[in-house]
Amino acid sequence: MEFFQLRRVDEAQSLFLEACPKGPLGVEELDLLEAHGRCLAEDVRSAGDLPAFDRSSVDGYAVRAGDTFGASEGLPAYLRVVEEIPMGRAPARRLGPGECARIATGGMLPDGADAVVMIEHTEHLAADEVGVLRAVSPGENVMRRGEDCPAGGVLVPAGRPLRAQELSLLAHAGVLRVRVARRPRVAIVATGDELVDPGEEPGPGQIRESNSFALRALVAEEGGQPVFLGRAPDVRDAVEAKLREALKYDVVLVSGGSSVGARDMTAEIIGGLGRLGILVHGVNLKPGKPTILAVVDGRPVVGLPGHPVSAQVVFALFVSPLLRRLLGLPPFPGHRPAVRARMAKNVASAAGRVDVLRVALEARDGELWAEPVQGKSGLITTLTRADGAVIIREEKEGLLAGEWVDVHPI
Ligand SMILES: Nc1nc2c(c(=O)[nH]1)N[C@H]1C(S)=C(S)[C@@H](COP(=O)(O)OP(=O)(O)OC[C@H]3O[C@@H](n4cnc5c(N)ncnc54)[C@H](O)[C@@H]3O)O[C@H]1N2
Ligand code: MOO
Repeated sequence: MEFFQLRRVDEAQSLFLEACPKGPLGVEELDLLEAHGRCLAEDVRSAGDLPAFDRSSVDGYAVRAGDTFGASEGLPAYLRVVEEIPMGRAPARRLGPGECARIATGGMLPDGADAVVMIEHTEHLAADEVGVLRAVSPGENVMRRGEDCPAGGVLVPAGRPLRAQELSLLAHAGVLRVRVARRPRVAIVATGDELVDPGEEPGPGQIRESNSFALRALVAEEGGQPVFLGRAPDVRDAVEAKLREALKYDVVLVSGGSSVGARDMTAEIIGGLGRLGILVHGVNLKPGKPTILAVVDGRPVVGLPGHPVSAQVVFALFVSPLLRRLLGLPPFPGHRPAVRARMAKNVASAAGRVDVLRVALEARDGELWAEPVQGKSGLITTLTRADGAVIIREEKEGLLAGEWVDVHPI
């Protein structure tokens, strides 16, 4: 007997995301280093050309490239050295025909020069004369004015997370304050009569509450701000009170009580909290079948199954895309890095259902192999022993040993 109307994973994802807020929830302005890892709320453009002047990319002689054409070891081009350009200063004069200037890496090219000959490709003849042993073409060994980014060009586009490289580019362009998407505040509630705080000694039939630890870490990894509101026993009023408090935040995650047992009242309570309510209860997914996806008065609410593995899989498939979108990122980036590996064993799966298989990676004979880590979704070591997850799509009835798969790091 089926208790839920099970939705396809992709159908559930789009039903849910369509009903959720579409973009960043607000903007804040931060100092550049505080904004590390955050997503830009708007394009940042360059006030000036970067670099602001033609710069040498080597130590050597700034030349007019045409003066070196045909130069070789046997027939050097002889040029007059008219100055040594000091670092951090402008050249004193323009280069005329047959002239060159000694220049260091990063130095400013004089007007008239369009290339630099590396010092190794010259011979010193006198204080004011050099022989060029190899021709250079126009632009060779030069970082042209505006080549990194022209004035008015986009340095970093909206929605791009600020990594080390973006921070250095923005600092280089003199941009020291940036407007970034506000981090969504994510309330986490754990339900269950059997739960005790991890610092307590569980009595018979009790277990330590641990899902809130995984969820807090996962929210933070995705750029959200986790707020744990504590545990609620399986008592209607207690769960409802916690959820009402949770609805003051941007997103609500509630773990446990999503299934069909007598005490699994989460869905009923969420359904009664406000407008729209439950969009999905039950997904054709293993683990994670009894997932609840809801929007209550504009606030996304996700009911995650209590089993730890299921909760973390449901987070990856439904909560991560939501948080990404609330930060201005694409919910399903095409380029999330996956590792290619070969299945070490056959694995069966039911057609019509998405299976998320935990795997451990092992290098063997120069190839990467994915060893399934199987076990019930209440067994947390099936996650701690795994390096990644393989998604077996609805149309597949399993994977064959030796088959190449994408392993998503976890
Ligand atoms: N008759 C059926 N029983 C179950 C079905 C079903 O379709 N028919 N689905 C199973 C599946 S699949 C899952 S997954 C679980 C989901 O259960 P709930 O979401 O209702 O969660 P609970 O019953 O509250 O807990 C399940 C399990 O997880 C432990 N748990 C709960 N919260 C935490 C926490 N914060 N930290 C650590 N562990 C937690 C809890 O003690 C239970 O062992 O239902 C199946 N049953
Ligand atoms: O769908 Mo449940 O999440 O397998 O244990």
